[in-house]
Amino acid sequence: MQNAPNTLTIVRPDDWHLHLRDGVVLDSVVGDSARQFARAIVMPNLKPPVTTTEQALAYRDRIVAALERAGLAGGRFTPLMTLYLTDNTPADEIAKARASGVVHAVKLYPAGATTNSDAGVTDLLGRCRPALEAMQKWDMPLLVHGEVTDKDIDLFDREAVFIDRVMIPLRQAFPQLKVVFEHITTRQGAHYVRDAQGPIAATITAHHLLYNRNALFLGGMRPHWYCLPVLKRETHRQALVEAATSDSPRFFLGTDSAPHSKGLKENACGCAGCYTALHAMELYATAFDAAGRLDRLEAFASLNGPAFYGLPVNQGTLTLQRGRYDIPAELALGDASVVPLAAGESLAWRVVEKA
Ligand SMILES: NC(=O)N[C@@H](CC(=O)O)C(=O)O
Ligand SMILES: [Zn+2]
Ligand SMILES: [Zn+2]
Repeated sequence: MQNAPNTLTIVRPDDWHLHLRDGVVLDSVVGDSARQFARAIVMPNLKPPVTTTEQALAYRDRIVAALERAGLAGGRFTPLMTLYLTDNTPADEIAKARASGVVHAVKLYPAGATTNSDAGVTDLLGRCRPALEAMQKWDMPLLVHGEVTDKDIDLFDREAVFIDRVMIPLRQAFPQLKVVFEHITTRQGAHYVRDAQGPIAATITAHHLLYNRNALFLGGMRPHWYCLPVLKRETHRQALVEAATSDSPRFFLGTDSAPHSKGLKENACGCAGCYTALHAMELYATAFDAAGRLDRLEAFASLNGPAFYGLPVNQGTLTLQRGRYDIPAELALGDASVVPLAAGESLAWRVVEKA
């Protein structure tokens, strides 16, 4: 890494948690990720969800076709596919997924926890043992949306409670299973991942590094800052920054960029998800710079993820330059539009030569 005060060149980064959606929306968003990242773990929460290797291969073909239409073909961007775990995922589906060379992980959505999670798991250790055993055997990571769905648990406590009720028993039962605690939002999540034994890692979004829950209510309700797990208080944001910029290899970049149309966000019951693919590296660089730890961005964005997944580090580089980046007010999203996170504001860093 060359680290001059106003320029930063890092190994080309990857996004280890991304929602690309499908159809016309996929066409609108795929270029934003491909211009910065070499690879992305593509989330399977489509309608209907991607539950089989066959569906994952077909979805991958649609992503590659969309890249071609965007003039971004030629292996510049590789989608790493995932399967959506259900109560009925058979063990041989995991073997098939591993043999495909295309599916790199399986995603746990507790039923009802987040967008398109209705088909998710109702009882992980009761119903999913055969699949979990196969994942442990085939070295297939389990990616976890770590929130309990119990209506009696305060929304802001759902991640912390998940650690005790689900994460710890899961990892005791399957100590060799690779687990990624996705989009962690709390001090408890960061400290659990930092201190736990065995193969565990976590992704952290740019918005959870940059904002606390005040952003949701600044002068009124701000639906474009609403995602799940929801933004937490400042002490949690600080713990996430400390984890992301630490020398632990267990923390890496996952944008959780999750586009929803403007109309579905600015709504009496607005959807959860922030669109950050457009300006992901600008957001992360701004967060790392604010912490005085730009020197840690390359490990977080480009080295720790491949090491955990057992994949090679990318060949190319990405250069960021200090300079004002104005975030557009809105972007086309299929037949509708999407409002990117922090629309209309500006950031302190910009990516040079995205194409
Ligand atoms: N993060 C979100 O708020 N939303 C994601 C789902 C998820 O990652 O939980 C989505 O698909 O919209
Ligand atoms: Zn999630
Ligand atoms: Zn997500």
